Amino acid sequence: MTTERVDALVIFGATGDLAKLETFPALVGLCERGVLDMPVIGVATGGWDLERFRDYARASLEHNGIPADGAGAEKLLGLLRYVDGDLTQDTTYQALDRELGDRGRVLYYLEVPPALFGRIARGIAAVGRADHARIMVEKPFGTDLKSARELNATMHEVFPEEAVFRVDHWLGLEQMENLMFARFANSVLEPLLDRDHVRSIQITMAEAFGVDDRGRFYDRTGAVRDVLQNHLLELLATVTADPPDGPGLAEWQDSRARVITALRPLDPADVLLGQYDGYLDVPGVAPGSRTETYVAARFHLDSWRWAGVPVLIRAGKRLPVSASEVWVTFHGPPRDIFGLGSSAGANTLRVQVRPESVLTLTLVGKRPGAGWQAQSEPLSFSERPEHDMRPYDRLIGAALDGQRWLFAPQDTVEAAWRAVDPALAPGLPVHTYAPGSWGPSQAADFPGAGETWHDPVPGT
Ligand SMILES: NC(=O)C1=CN([C@@H]2O[C@H](COP(=O)(O)OP(=O)(O)OC[C@H]3O[C@@H](n4cnc5c(N)ncnc54)[C@H](OP(=O)(O)O)[C@@H]3O)[C@@H](O)[C@H]2O)C=CC1
Ligand SMILES: O=C1O[C@H](COP(=O)(O)O)[C@@H](O)[C@H](O)[C@H]1O
Repeated sequence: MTTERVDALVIFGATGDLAKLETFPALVGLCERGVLDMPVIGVATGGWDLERFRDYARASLEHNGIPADGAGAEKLLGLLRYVDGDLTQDTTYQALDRELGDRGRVLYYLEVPPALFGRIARGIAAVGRADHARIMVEKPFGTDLKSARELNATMHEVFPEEAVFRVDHWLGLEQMENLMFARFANSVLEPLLDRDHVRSIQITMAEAFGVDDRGRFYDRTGAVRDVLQNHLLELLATVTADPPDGPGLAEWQDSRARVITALRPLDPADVLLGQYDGYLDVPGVAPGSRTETYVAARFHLDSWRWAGVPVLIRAGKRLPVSASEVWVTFHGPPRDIFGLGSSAGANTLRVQVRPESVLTLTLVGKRPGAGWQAQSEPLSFSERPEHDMRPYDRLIGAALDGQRWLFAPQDTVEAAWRAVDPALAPGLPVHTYAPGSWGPSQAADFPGAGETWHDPVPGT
């Protein structure tokens, strides 16, 4: 697969929720930066024509606070094309083939229910439009290890691995780039990130909102599949992966894959599941559903660099705040020569990735005056982006250019499922928790001896 630019972008499911919330605004960003200058063909089944599709795109931009008469928006609206048809029917691919005309290097973006992925791949191949193409696939990629392997096999019947771009939009976040950048642009952080210096790693993804209008989707998904298997393991990889070898970032995808492959499959005893009180009343949720809206898990990394370092990850809806962060706690000094005991406080590295991009290293100094008393002070780098790029702007732009390092390869996706599959075992208890709390009461003891949860505070 070359990094040659494509000459058409086809969006399957272009009239859906993801297109409205994320795709059209991202495409405007790409137009404004002069990256998008090829036809953008939407495909859906609603009986629409091009004008109705343009109106939908216009409404999406306005919904996202982007004026539809700006230069980027006008350019995008001019590039739009539309093919109406059911993706289970051959005639839809024939109509797409006609619309593509002599354009031969296509990026296909699948924003449709995953059950359609295989049918779409075969439909594209049947009209001879798979060669020299790339295909972007939305998460969730499979629902467990077995289904992910089957899906990979289906995709590979038509597209080679290097043509498949599996999306995890957190990999497109400015905050994730900042974290990777800070690790490798400073010389003082990287040597500290290993088992000799780090006592434990915690990751918290807290969301104050609930499942709201996504009940049908979420009830079949749950927190493990929705965010633990993808966003949170990629965040863990961004903190723990070895620096990329070779020039540039091409090897960064492989570095992340190695660390995710090193994750030991979860022991069900190291998993705590919860469901917020009131979840069962959300429209679309099955009566008596046991789907988890909270998960806490203790991972172990079987790698030389990280052997023996406990990794705690938790995620939940209807928690007290919306904030996500990594908390790295370092070992104390080998000798307590000032007699500080536990009052010294540990050195920590805290990386907030939601809502702000903040890195904070905590140092311990001496409290002024007689005797030896410790005082902890934060050293912070807080990124306040003036020209923040939307994650999908970054991701679609990378796929248009054939840059793969922002995407998840097959081995990473399968390794992530292998690690979390035991948390999906039927019969694990699901404990109720009060909305606005930090999860089920059992969560307090979950970290184990000498460890407590570090609750994120948004924007600090
Ligand atoms: N919504 C979000 O924020 C996120 C979504 N995703 C993933 O993106 C994908 C799409 O999600 P979302 O946009 O929410 O889903 P929606 O249900 O809102 O949209 C689905 C789209 O697929 C089209 N479609 C469905 N079946 C067919 C068919 N047989 N033939 C032609 N078109 C069809 C629909 O067209 P029509 O309406 O005309 O039938 C619609 O455009 C899913 O895999 C989801 O998991 C991932 C991250 C976030
Ligand atoms: O993919 C998803 O991610 C969001 C969190 O992403 P963010 O960019 O809003 O931080 C999560 O709320 C959602 O449940 C999940 O499907």
